[in-house]
Amino acid sequence: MDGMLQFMKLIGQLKRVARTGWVHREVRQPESVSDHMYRMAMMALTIQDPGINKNRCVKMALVHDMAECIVGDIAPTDNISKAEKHRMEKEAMEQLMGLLEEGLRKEIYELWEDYEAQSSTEAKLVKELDQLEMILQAHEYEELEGKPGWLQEFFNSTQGKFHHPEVLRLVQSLNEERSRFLGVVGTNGPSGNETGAETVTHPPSGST
Ligand SMILES: Nc1nc2c(ncn2[C@H]2C[C@H](O)[C@@H](COP(=O)(O)O)O2)c(=O)[nH]1
Ligand SMILES: [Mn+2]
Repeated sequence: MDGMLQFMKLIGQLKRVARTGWVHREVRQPESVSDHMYRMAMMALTIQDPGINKNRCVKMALVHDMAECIVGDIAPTDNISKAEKHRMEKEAMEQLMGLLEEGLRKEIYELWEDYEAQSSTEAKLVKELDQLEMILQAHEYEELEGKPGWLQEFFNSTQGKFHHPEVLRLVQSLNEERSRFLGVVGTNGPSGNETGAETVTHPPSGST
Protein backbone atom coordinates (compact mmCIF):
# COMPACT_ATOMS: atom_id res chain seq x y z
CA MET A 1 0.00 0.00 0.00
CA ASP A 2 1.09 3.59 -0.67
CA GLY A 3 2.97 4.82 2.43
CA MET A 4 0.99 8.05 2.61
CA LEU A 5 -2.33 6.16 2.39
CA GLN A 6 -1.15 3.79 5.16
CA PHE A 7 -0.12 6.80 7.25
CA MET A 8 -3.52 8.43 6.79
CA LYS A 9 -5.33 5.18 7.71
CA LEU A 10 -3.25 4.87 10.89
CA ILE A 11 -3.97 8.50 11.78
CA GLY A 12 -7.65 7.77 11.10
CA GLN A 13 -7.56 5.25 13.94
CA LEU A 14 -7.33 8.21 16.35
CA LYS A 15 -11.01 8.86 15.59
CA ARG A 16 -11.73 5.50 17.25
CA VAL A 17 -9.33 5.69 20.22
CA ALA A 18 -11.48 6.78 23.14
CA ARG A 19 -9.72 8.92 25.75
CA THR A 20 -8.86 6.57 28.62
CA GLY A 21 -9.51 9.10 31.37
CA TRP A 22 -13.20 9.23 30.44
CA VAL A 23 -13.52 5.50 29.76
CA HIS A 24 -12.06 4.87 33.23
CA ARG A 25 -14.81 7.04 34.75
CA GLU A 26 -17.48 5.37 32.62
CA VAL A 27 -18.40 8.57 30.79
CA ARG A 28 -21.06 7.81 28.17
CA GLN A 29 -19.86 8.30 24.57
CA PRO A 30 -16.33 9.41 25.56
CA GLU A 31 -14.49 11.66 23.10
CA SER A 32 -11.70 10.32 20.91
CA VAL A 33 -8.05 11.37 20.86
CA SER A 34 -8.65 13.21 17.59
CA ASP A 35 -11.57 15.11 19.17
CA HIS A 36 -9.18 16.21 21.93
CA MET A 37 -6.43 17.28 19.53
CA TYR A 38 -8.88 19.16 17.29
CA ARG A 39 -10.06 21.46 20.06
CA MET A 40 -6.48 21.94 21.25
CA ALA A 41 -5.54 23.03 17.70
CA MET A 42 -8.42 25.49 17.73
CA MET A 43 -7.31 26.79 21.13
CA ALA A 44 -3.81 27.28 19.67
CA LEU A 45 -5.29 29.10 16.67
CA THR A 46 -6.84 31.68 19.01
CA ILE A 47 -3.54 32.59 20.73
CA GLN A 48 -2.91 36.34 20.44
CA ASP A 49 0.48 36.51 22.22
CA PRO A 50 2.94 38.06 19.68
CA GLY A 51 5.81 36.26 21.40
CA ILE A 52 4.36 32.86 20.53
CA ASN A 53 4.72 31.11 17.15
CA LYS A 54 1.00 30.29 16.86
CA ASN A 55 1.32 28.18 13.71
CA ARG A 56 3.91 26.00 15.48
CA CYS A 57 1.44 25.55 18.35
CA VAL A 58 -1.36 24.50 15.99
CA LYS A 59 0.89 21.94 14.32
CA MET A 60 2.17 20.69 17.68
CA ALA A 61 -1.36 20.26 19.01
CA LEU A 62 -2.19 18.15 15.95
CA VAL A 63 0.81 15.82 16.34
CA HIS A 64 1.35 15.62 20.14
CA ASP A 65 -0.80 12.49 20.71
CA MET A 66 -0.54 10.94 17.23
CA ALA A 67 1.45 7.94 18.52
CA GLU A 68 -1.73 6.91 20.33
CA CYS A 69 -3.10 5.58 17.02
CA ILE A 70 -0.71 2.67 17.63
CA VAL A 71 -0.10 2.51 21.41
CA GLY A 72 -3.51 3.76 22.58
CA ASP A 73 -4.19 6.49 25.12
CA ILE A 74 -2.02 5.76 28.17
CA ALA A 75 -3.41 7.43 31.30
CA PRO A 76 -1.97 7.85 34.81
CA THR A 77 -4.39 5.16 35.97
CA ASP A 78 -2.58 2.65 33.72
CA ASN A 79 0.47 2.85 36.01
CA ILE A 80 2.92 2.79 33.10
CA SER A 81 6.13 4.68 33.89
CA LYS A 82 6.87 7.92 32.00
CA ALA A 83 10.01 6.28 30.59
CA GLU A 84 8.12 3.24 29.30
CA LYS A 85 5.29 5.40 27.91
CA HIS A 86 7.90 7.53 26.08
CA ARG A 87 9.65 4.40 24.76
CA MET A 88 6.38 2.97 23.45
CA GLU A 89 5.31 6.23 21.85
CA LYS A 90 8.76 6.86 20.32
CA GLU A 91 8.66 3.39 18.73
CA ALA A 92 5.19 4.15 17.34
CA MET A 93 6.34 7.52 16.01
CA GLU A 94 9.27 5.89 14.24
CA GLN A 95 6.85 3.43 12.61
CA LEU A 96 4.60 6.29 11.49
CA MET A 97 7.49 8.45 10.25
CA GLY A 98 8.83 5.53 8.23
CA LEU A 99 5.80 5.95 5.98
CA LEU A 100 6.66 9.57 5.10
CA GLU A 101 9.21 11.26 2.87
CA GLU A 102 12.25 12.87 4.56
CA GLY A 103 11.02 16.48 4.73
CA LEU A 104 7.65 15.64 6.30
CA ARG A 105 9.25 13.08 8.59
CA LYS A 106 11.68 15.68 9.99
CA GLU A 107 8.99 18.36 10.43
CA ILE A 108 6.52 16.16 12.29
CA TYR A 109 9.05 14.26 14.39
CA GLU A 110 10.76 17.50 15.52
CA LEU A 111 7.42 18.92 16.69
CA TRP A 112 6.63 15.72 18.59
CA GLU A 113 10.09 15.56 20.20
CA ASP A 114 9.84 19.22 21.26
CA TYR A 115 6.48 18.57 22.93
CA GLU A 116 7.75 15.40 24.65
CA ALA A 117 10.83 17.23 25.94
CA GLN A 118 8.85 20.41 26.71
CA SER A 119 11.78 22.33 25.24
CA SER A 120 10.29 25.39 23.52
CA THR A 121 7.95 28.08 24.83
CA GLU A 122 5.41 26.81 22.32
CA ALA A 123 5.66 23.27 23.69
CA LYS A 124 5.05 24.50 27.22
CA LEU A 125 2.00 26.47 26.07
CA VAL A 126 0.61 23.49 24.12
CA LYS A 127 0.96 21.39 27.28
CA GLU A 128 -1.16 23.98 29.10
CA LEU A 129 -3.72 23.76 26.30
CA ASP A 130 -3.68 19.96 26.69
CA GLN A 131 -4.60 20.30 30.36
CA LEU A 132 -7.12 23.11 29.72
CA GLU A 133 -8.85 21.10 27.01
CA MET A 134 -9.13 18.19 29.42
CA ILE A 135 -10.68 20.14 32.32
CA LEU A 136 -13.05 21.91 29.94
CA GLN A 137 -14.15 18.50 28.66
CA ALA A 138 -14.51 17.27 32.25
CA HIS A 139 -16.79 20.23 33.04
CA GLU A 140 -18.84 19.53 29.91
CA TYR A 141 -19.27 15.88 30.95
CA GLU A 142 -20.36 16.98 34.45
CA GLU A 143 -22.97 19.22 32.82
CA LEU A 144 -24.07 16.57 30.28
CA GLU A 145 -24.46 13.91 32.99
CA GLY A 146 -25.90 16.38 35.51
CA LYS A 147 -23.23 15.45 38.03
CA PRO A 148 -21.70 18.58 39.60
CA GLY A 149 -18.17 17.85 40.91
CA TRP A 150 -18.14 14.32 39.48
CA LEU A 151 -14.80 14.70 37.72
CA GLN A 152 -13.02 16.79 40.37
CA GLU A 153 -9.88 14.63 40.08
CA PHE A 154 -9.10 16.17 36.69
CA PHE A 155 -9.16 19.63 38.23
CA ASN A 156 -7.06 18.53 41.19
CA SER A 157 -4.37 16.92 38.98
CA THR A 158 -4.01 20.12 36.92
CA GLN A 159 -3.84 22.58 39.81
CA GLY A 160 -0.92 24.95 39.47
CA LYS A 161 -0.21 23.80 35.90
CA PHE A 162 -1.50 26.96 34.21
CA HIS A 163 0.77 29.99 33.71
CA HIS A 164 0.17 31.65 30.33
CA PRO A 165 -2.14 34.72 30.78
CA GLU A 166 -4.45 33.70 27.90
CA VAL A 167 -4.81 30.21 29.37
CA LEU A 168 -5.33 31.53 32.90
CA ARG A 169 -8.12 33.78 31.65
CA LEU A 170 -9.95 30.79 30.16
CA VAL A 171 -9.33 28.66 33.26
CA GLN A 172 -10.72 31.48 35.41
CA SER A 173 -13.88 31.67 33.26
CA LEU A 174 -14.22 27.89 33.36
CA ASN A 175 -13.88 27.78 37.15
CA GLU A 176 -16.43 30.55 37.56
CA GLU A 177 -18.92 28.75 35.29
CA ARG A 178 -18.22 25.45 37.06
CA SER A 179 -18.71 27.10 40.47
CA ARG A 180 -22.14 28.31 39.40
CA PHE A 181 -22.90 24.78 38.23
CA LEU A 182 -21.71 23.44 41.58
CA GLY A 183 -24.13 25.93 43.14
CA VAL A 184 -21.54 27.43 45.42
CA VAL A 185 -21.07 30.92 44.02
CA GLY A 186 -22.59 33.49 46.43
CA THR A 187 -22.20 31.21 49.45
CA ASN A 188 -18.64 30.15 50.21
CA GLY A 189 -17.72 29.85 46.55
CA PRO A 190 -14.64 31.27 44.81
CA SER A 191 -14.07 34.99 45.36
CA GLY A 192 -13.50 35.34 41.58
CA ASN A 193 -9.99 36.72 41.97
CA GLU A 194 -8.31 33.32 41.79
CA THR A 195 -5.45 33.05 39.30
CA GLY A 196 -7.33 30.26 37.59
CA ALA A 197 -5.10 27.56 39.00
CA GLU A 198 -7.35 27.10 42.03
CA THR A 199 -10.38 24.95 41.57
CA VAL A 200 -13.52 24.52 43.55
CA THR A 201 -12.46 21.81 45.95
CA HIS A 202 -15.59 21.22 47.93
CA PRO A 203 -17.77 19.26 45.51
CA PRO A 204 -21.10 18.04 46.80
CA SER A 205 -21.20 14.66 48.58
CA GLY A 206 -21.33 11.62 46.34
CA SER A 207 -18.57 12.77 43.99
CA THR A 208 -15.25 10.97 44.23
N1 LIG B 1 -8.44 9.38 35.62
C1 LIG B 1 -7.59 10.38 35.26
N2 LIG B 1 -7.15 10.40 33.99
C2 LIG B 1 -6.34 11.43 33.65
C3 LIG B 1 -5.92 12.43 34.54
N3 LIG B 1 -5.11 13.30 33.88
C4 LIG B 1 -5.03 12.83 32.61
N4 LIG B 1 -5.80 11.74 32.47
C5 LIG B 1 -6.03 10.98 31.24
C6 LIG B 1 -6.58 11.84 30.14
C7 LIG B 1 -6.15 11.08 28.93
O1 LIG B 1 -7.06 10.01 28.69
C8 LIG B 1 -4.80 10.51 29.33
C9 LIG B 1 -3.57 11.29 28.91
O2 LIG B 1 -3.88 12.38 28.16
P1 LIG B 1 -2.75 13.04 27.18
O3 LIG B 1 -3.48 14.13 26.45
O4 LIG B 1 -1.69 13.53 28.12
O5 LIG B 1 -2.27 11.92 26.31
O6 LIG B 1 -4.80 10.49 30.76
C10 LIG B 1 -6.41 12.36 35.89
O7 LIG B 1 -6.10 13.20 36.74
N5 LIG B 1 -7.23 11.31 36.19
MN1 LIG C 1 -3.11 15.27 24.82
